[in-house]
Amino acid sequence: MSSDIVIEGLGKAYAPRGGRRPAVIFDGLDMRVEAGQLVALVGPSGCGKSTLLNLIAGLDAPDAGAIRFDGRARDSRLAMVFQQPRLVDWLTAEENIALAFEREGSRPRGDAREMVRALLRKVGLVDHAGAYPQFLSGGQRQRVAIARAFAVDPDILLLDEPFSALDELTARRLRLLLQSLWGEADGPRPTGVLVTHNMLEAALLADRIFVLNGHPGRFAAVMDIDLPHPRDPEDPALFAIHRQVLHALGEA
Ligand SMILES: Nc1ncnc2c1ncn2[C@@H]1O[C@H](COP(=O)(O)OP(=O)(O)OP(=O)(O)O)[C@@H](O)[C@H]1O
Repeated sequence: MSSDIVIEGLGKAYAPRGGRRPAVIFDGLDMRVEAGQLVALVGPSGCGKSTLLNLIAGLDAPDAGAIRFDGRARDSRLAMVFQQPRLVDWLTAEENIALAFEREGSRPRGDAREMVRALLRKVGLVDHAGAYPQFLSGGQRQRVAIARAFAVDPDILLLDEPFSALDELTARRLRLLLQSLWGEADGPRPTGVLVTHNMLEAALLADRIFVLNGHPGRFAAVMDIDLPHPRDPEDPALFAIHRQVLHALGEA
């Protein structure tokens, strides 16, 4: 089951550094992500996007407010993809994906080995199943990381600039891969939050774009993207959305 993400009255500040006042990142932020939607979080550098994602992931604790998944505390299956793939060097691509099942409560419903194989097929890495990360390209490593995230059949999928360390052509292919994995989900889709600097990427993938800005961070705009999926990365409508996001940030 995928879950709504509900954030209410979120407060977060970091301790002062070098005699400066505490940095107030959020002060009473509210946000709701509907179950099964993929939303993008965009905004200028330093506005708190990664902080918000880490708070949702439970990697950091809020000072005030609440983050709930479907009204529950945090018993949903959660997966995260980072800018760097964070694979285990001494395990093969296949073993890195299977590692996702090691955690209690993340056992696959069917045959684990067959499921890993199916994921390798979906991400185009069947021929590299036995390869160690050092023998994979950056794009292939990120494919493994994406497969590992989908392996646990997550309720919540958090993506922190997953394509920004890749060359443009590889990034484009992986955006399309993510789009197809989302569209092909066998069961309910995960609820996703994608942090990105790339507004065309946000327009391509997201059902809704949250534009974060200011100190403390507030949503300058929340835009529903009603274009049907799958979308074409060259669709001129995406460029219009890109412009609207810039406009919301006072940049165009
Ligand atoms: N652990 C920390 N301790 C102190 N300050 C922090 C910490 N983590 C982040 N910050 C500060 O909080 C602010 C928000 O950081 P965050 O990384 O969330 O922004 P961001 O929007 O993701 O930025 P970017 O787009 O550049 O990755 C920044 O000013 C940053 O310096």
